Amino acid sequence: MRFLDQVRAAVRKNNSLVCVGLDPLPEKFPAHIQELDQSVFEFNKYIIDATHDLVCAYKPQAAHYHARGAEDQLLMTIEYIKDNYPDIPVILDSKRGDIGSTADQYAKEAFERYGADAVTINPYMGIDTVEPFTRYEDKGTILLCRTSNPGAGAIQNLKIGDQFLYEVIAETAMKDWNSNNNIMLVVGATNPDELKRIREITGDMTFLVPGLGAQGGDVEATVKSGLNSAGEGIIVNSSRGIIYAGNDENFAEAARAAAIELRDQVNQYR
Ligand SMILES: O=c1ccn([C@@H]2O[C@H](COP(=O)(O)O)[C@@H](O)[C@H]2O)c(=O)[nH]1
Repeated sequence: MRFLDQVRAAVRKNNSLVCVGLDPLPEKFPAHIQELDQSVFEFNKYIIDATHDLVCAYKPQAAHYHARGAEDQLLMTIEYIKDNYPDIPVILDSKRGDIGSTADQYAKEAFERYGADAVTINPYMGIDTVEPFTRYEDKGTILLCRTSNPGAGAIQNLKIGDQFLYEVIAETAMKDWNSNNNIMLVVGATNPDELKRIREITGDMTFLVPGLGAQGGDVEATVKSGLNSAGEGIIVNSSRGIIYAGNDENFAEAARAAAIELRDQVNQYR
């Protein structure tokens, strides 16, 4: 099934636009998990088991695995989701971007080595660096457009003629690069005005929207600015706000409660 169809099916099955980010920081794990051999995978397993019926996607962030040599546990995590909850797509957040021959390898890494359903990439180097990803027609390619971090505006809101850079990216992605209809955009929840503008530019395109929870984005403004004409079109990510909602032996229940709260807040404004 194509990534966008997977997302749509999961949104409808679980009545949820929430994506749980799997950003493991072992020092934040409860003590009894820290002691385990494969603590990253074990932690993720608890979080996934506790939230699988509340989400439309999972998003492991690659640096959190690479930084501690835990690539094997990233793979185990993705395989665990696929084996146990095959209806829930996995977005590998690795923000890759390089010349075509290297991008070929990054695409192979994301889609063939890890078996991700979608990957985040940096569009800064142009179409020849994006095509190695979009060539995988059933997979999703999610381009950074207007990111959630405080410094983003200094670059992404630069004027190019009469447009902002993020508007150029959104328009180019939609009009010129999306011939396989598998491109999506990352648009931060911390900037609802830009989110609204990007929605105007791109019609019903799907966005990955990080920035709620730990980064303080406003749920109401995000949902009202981001929804498409079907009342969908946003994959709302929260990582730390959900997976570190508790830090004792009840951490998985705390994550579940946080995911329910976010799902319900989002649905309130749909
Ligand atoms: O613009 C962006 C793009 C990606 N991210 C990633 O999303 C999560 C957010 O984590 P929280 O704990 O919910 O803040 C993290 O993996 C980022 O690398 C982003 O925040 N903003």
